[in-house]
Amino acid sequence: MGHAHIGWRVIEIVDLKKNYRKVQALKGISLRVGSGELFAYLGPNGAGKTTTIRILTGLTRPSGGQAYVGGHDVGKEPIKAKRHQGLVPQHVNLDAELTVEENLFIHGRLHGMGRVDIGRRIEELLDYVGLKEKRTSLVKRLSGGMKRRLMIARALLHRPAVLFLDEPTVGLDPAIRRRVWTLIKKIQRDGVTIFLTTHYIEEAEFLADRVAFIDEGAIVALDTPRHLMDALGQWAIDCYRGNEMETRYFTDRESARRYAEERMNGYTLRRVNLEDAFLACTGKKVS
Ligand SMILES: Nc1ncnc2c1ncn2[C@@H]1O[C@H](COP(=O)(O)OP(=O)(O)OP(=O)(O)O)[C@@H](O)[C@H]1O
Repeated sequence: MGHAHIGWRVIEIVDLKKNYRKVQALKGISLRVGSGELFAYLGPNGAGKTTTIRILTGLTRPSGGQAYVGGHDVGKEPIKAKRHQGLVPQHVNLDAELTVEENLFIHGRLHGMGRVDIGRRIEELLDYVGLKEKRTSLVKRLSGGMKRRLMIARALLHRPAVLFLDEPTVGLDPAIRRRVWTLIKKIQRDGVTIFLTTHYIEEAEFLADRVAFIDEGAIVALDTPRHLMDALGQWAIDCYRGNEMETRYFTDRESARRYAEERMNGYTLRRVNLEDAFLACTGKKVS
């Protein structure tokens, strides 16, 4: 699809802080995202995910630290930083009374694109996100999944190198969610760097090259999903000790089974997942 190349550190955050009166929403966050990477920011409600995206996309100012997108300081060079980015916000903010193509057209004009270029791009993107037949439908007539896909198409219209997705599948049912995941993977394969927030474990596990666990405004772990899970083991046994559920981790299935069989109560043998890793880091579940 032809995207601007902007080097290795597509996103860089250094000691980023944000206070809302007495609430410390971000307590000094640092991270880097490389070109072409799909980076997930996983944490419970109120962890500071949206605040981070709002700073990176120029919607709010940090109280301290720096944030760069495409090598541009988002506070000092907001226009240059924004040129290379697309945003899909958490809540639907399409024009409900306008058609699918009108929504896209307006976005293109706001980004200074020419009419012919916008027309070509709308054609390309409606095909890309599977909304070709809905071109002239009013947005208010679309399903939740279609609105999500339209918001993604809109965010890609001006050919950004970086795409920010804030909880891209929140509220969608599981089958529709998978369809959006497939689209997100396709966008990454086409060379777009993706920064995504989620509180769905499977979403981060399935999509992310690397994931940061965020809790109470701080990053508590940052690595590939595989490494985060392998730090615990490959297999987990859940069993009850009195009324408390206890989980033990093992590197091989045989020792897990041996341990379980010595316990006479029921047990569940399963694969370690990212929820286990999050729980081990924070002492709490993501959702
Ligand atoms: N405009 C605001 N004014 C005051 N406090 C805010 C504001 N925006 C966010 N906060 C607070 O900052 C903290 C982080 O919020 P943020 O929305 O970034 O979390 P989140 O991880 O995105 O959660 P969610 O999934 O619920 O959006 C929360 O305690 C929230 O209540």
